[in-house]
Amino acid sequence: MSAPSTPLRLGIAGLGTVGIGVVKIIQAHADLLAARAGRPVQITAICARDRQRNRDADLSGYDWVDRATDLATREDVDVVVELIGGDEGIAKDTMELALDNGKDVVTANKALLAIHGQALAERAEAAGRVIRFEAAVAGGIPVIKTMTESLAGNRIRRVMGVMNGTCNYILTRMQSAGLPYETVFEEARQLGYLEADPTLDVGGIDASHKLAILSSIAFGTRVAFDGVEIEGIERVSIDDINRAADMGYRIKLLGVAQMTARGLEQRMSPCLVPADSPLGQLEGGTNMVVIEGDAVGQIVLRGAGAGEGPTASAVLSDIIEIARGVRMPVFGQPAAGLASPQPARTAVPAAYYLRLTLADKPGALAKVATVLGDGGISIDRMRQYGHESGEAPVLIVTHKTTPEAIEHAMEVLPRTGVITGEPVELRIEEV
Ligand SMILES: NC(=O)C1=CN([C@@H]2O[C@H](COP(=O)(O)OP(=O)(O)OC[C@H]3O[C@@H](n4cnc5c(N)ncnc54)[C@H](OP(=O)(O)O)[C@@H]3O)[C@@H](O)[C@H]2O)C=CC1
Ligand SMILES: N[C@@H](CCO)C(=O)O
Repeated sequence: MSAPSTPLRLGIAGLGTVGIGVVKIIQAHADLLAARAGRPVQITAICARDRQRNRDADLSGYDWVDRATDLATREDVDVVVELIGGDEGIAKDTMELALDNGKDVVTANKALLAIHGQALAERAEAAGRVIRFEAAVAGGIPVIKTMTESLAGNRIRRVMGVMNGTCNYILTRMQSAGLPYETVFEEARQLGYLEADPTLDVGGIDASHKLAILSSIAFGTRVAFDGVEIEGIERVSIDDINRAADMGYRIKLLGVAQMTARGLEQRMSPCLVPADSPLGQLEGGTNMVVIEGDAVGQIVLRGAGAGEGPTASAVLSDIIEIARGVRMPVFGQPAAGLASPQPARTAVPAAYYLRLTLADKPGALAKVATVLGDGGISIDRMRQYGHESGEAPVLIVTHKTTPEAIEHAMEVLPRTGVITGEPVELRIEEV
């Protein structure tokens, strides 16, 4: 370990939203950081794509390098802070080279860790280096440290949450303004909320990267992004948002991971949650992570999941941890000992919300009830809406049933001849 007065020297790769946020905090809080870390934290060298770009920060005191990988080989860099992004290419190359050259790494790159986390962790641990990534999941919310440190004494039963602010913004804005998905998606684009590839957000992929990382820490397993059942928010209609609200629910893009006797269930999908629950009340771009441990019970963490300040705040927590000499395995236990999880399709029973458009003729509802009854699905609540056409919108909330039974019912219902359009089914998650 370095002598207390030896500065911790950083090479920062990427000077976009997060990178510049990190520079600003280091400049604004130099004394505070030194006091807390027990040593000065200094930026030695920086890198981005375009040297000429105006970045709203004084960067004159730092060496500029044209290739991010050059940060990884410099003698005067102790920690490479990777804030470029992407699951391949320069971010991965820079991180690997940094580890091989004896540097620790701090990153916010959830995509890279979700896909190459195991290999990177093994590489880091073999080299005696650390990779810290508090900012990679839920931005400013300290969920990684909460799970690896504060809840280390618990067997984790379930971890879930809203981990993509853009989707939560779209869903809550659809509800508050009564606007359709397409209109709010366009608004989000104008506001700059969407990733360069928007399917990462609305397709549930970004949130699934985060869920896969949390699962690994929670259950002591290798990161298994491939095992996440993913459904995005593209098929959520304003109709469903309004109808669900009538029944006392909100629709959220919810990630849930739990270890079952059959294996590791990881799902990311639009779900209904009670409107008065903490998750139901989550508005706008905010994130929430709910962790359930056998000793602690339920922990709810809420805060900004993105943005310059919140994400840089999380990056700084990692930098200070390294400056203090705190070192731990990447995913909370040595990577070589992480189990390969058996991926399991969701089988945990739940109540379901069904929306059907019925032909308004005698016996139509009875046919629907028969299909559900034959499939062992019991109706808890039902509502038929007033209508003038020959089609009647009907909502059904079921008692708890299996995803398999619902899937089967969704296949059979259109064959009754009394349904128009596609029936909609959404899981109601207990929170
Ligand atoms: N923004 C957020 O709120 C959050 C972001 N993250 C993660 O943080 C990371 C950074 O995100 P963010 O700051 O938003 O991204 P930005 O797109 O704002 O910034 C990316 C930076 O990387 C630089 N860059 C791109 N390609 C290269 C290259 N080949 N060589 C060197 N530099 C390069 C860009 O340079 P130039 O500026 O010259 O174009 C830019 O400075 C990502 O992994 C992201 O997923 C995590 C949580 C929240
Ligand atoms: N696109 C992400 C950024 C933060 O990871 C979100 O909307 O939450």
